[in-house]
Amino acid sequence: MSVFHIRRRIEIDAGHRIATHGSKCRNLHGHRYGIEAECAADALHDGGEQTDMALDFAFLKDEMMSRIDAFCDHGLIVALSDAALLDLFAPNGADPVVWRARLAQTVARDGAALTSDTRLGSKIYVVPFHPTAEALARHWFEVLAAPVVERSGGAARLVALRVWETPNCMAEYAP
Ligand SMILES: Nc1nc2c(c(=O)[nH]1)N=C([C@H](O)[C@H](O)COP(=O)(O)OP(=O)(O)OP(=O)(O)O)CN2
Repeated sequence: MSVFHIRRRIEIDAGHRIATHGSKCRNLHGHRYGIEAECAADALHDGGEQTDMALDFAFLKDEMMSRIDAFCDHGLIVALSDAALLDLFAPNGADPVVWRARLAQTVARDGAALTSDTRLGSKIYVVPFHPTAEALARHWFEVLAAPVVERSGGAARLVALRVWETPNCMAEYAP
């Protein structure tokens, strides 16, 4: 059990739907997501610019902004399997099946696909899962885990990622 724990929260606005949901979450809707990363360290830096820190909060914010906010804020988070929704965004003149197949290749390679090359120029972030709070927490954990180790020079590790869909609903991924 590590003795030092730090937490950093960001908020983003994004749309989604849960196509498999039995009720209202099947509808396209938006959230102001709260996203909290918790990092732990056994010891603090004993020199350099992070002296007596586990990981500079500013470094953690940089990573969350460049790897989560930049990809998802003011975008639509769409499941790759949600073909009906994706097809609404296929660029004019493109074959939706071919367009989706290209997105699937990017998702398979990178874990997700960001594009604004869509019918309305809208930003979409395509993921290989239904964008529930739990699955997003796991995804963003996987996105942030290595950068946390790198930016802390190995001193800290990501131990939990929490996602608030509403002020009252939170999911945590803490493997
Ligand atoms: N375990 C999960 N359950 C639900 C999820 C989820 O991601 N994980 N998502 C939804 C919906 O997307 C919805 O946004 C939240 O549902 P709900 O609690 O019904 O929304 P409210 O508007 O009633 O929330 P309040 O905080 O009470 O305003 C559903 N379930």
